[in-house]
Amino acid sequence: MNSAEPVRFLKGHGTENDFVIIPDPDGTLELPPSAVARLCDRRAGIGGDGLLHVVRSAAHPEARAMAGEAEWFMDYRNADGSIAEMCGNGVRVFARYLERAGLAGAGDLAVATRAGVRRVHLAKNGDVTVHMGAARLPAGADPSVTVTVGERSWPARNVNMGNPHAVAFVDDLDHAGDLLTAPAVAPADAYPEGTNVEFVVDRGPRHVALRVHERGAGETRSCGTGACAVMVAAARRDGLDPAADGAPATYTVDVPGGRLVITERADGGIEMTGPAVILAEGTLDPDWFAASPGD
Ligand SMILES: N[C@@H](CCC[C@H](N)C(=O)O)C(=O)O
Repeated sequence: MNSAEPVRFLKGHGTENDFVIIPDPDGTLELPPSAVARLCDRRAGIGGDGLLHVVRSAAHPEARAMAGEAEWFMDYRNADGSIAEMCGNGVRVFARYLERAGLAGAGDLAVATRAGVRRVHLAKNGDVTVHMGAARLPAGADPSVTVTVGERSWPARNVNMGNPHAVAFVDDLDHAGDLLTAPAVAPADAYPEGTNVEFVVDRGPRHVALRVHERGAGETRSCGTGACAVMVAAARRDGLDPAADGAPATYTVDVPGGRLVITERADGGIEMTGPAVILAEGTLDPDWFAASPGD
């Protein structure tokens, strides 16, 4: 890591999917994977499921083309330092940070992500709604992949929310085991970049609960893109397809860290609503920050 100036950080979460936030408007910080992993380390670092690198779109090569639509780019990194295309809880927390820092007015704003520009609404009650775009079902509507944990296997649906997901409906969330290692997903070529895996049970009509194993982070207390993928998989399983039906569908998705409400609109667009909290801010010790090995 390189920095002559003290490096600021914040800590935030959305339904307990927690993030280290590093404001870097001009994109001058070097954040190699080893530095991200060190910052996200829960014992030796700040701790988080991922890192939100806050950069002006105009200052980041991956976001420059979106600068006219969205001033700020969410350069999202997983806890292991890998790059992800999108983070649904992260983008809500990112918007909360912009509002708190006075970098965006209250109400509506746009955030550039690797999956495209996402529009966000900050409500007065603390909830944040993000327009997630439409889901892609690469293999059509039928379960097309298999998820295995130990002796148990389930048919699962491949749902892409900008990032990849395998959604398996199970009888009991405990059947996912301790999730200390990634569940096996077959065929492997369904996910050339790896995948997030969601295990889902029903809680009631249009109400489900999930556990998730995140690519690059392990089991987390919530995953926003995962909850959207689950909503779409549940709707299709229930015979609902808003774009074909011409009527929206709303599901409540319980995650270990809280609750998300997700609507698939008649135009196929998905809206996710949930809390987004900033809980701390500070300055990194310059020696600690400088000592991070480069990649
Ligand atoms: N927790 C996020 C998803 C973060 C990225 C994911 N681990 C991946 O690698 O795709 C969310 O809230 O969507």
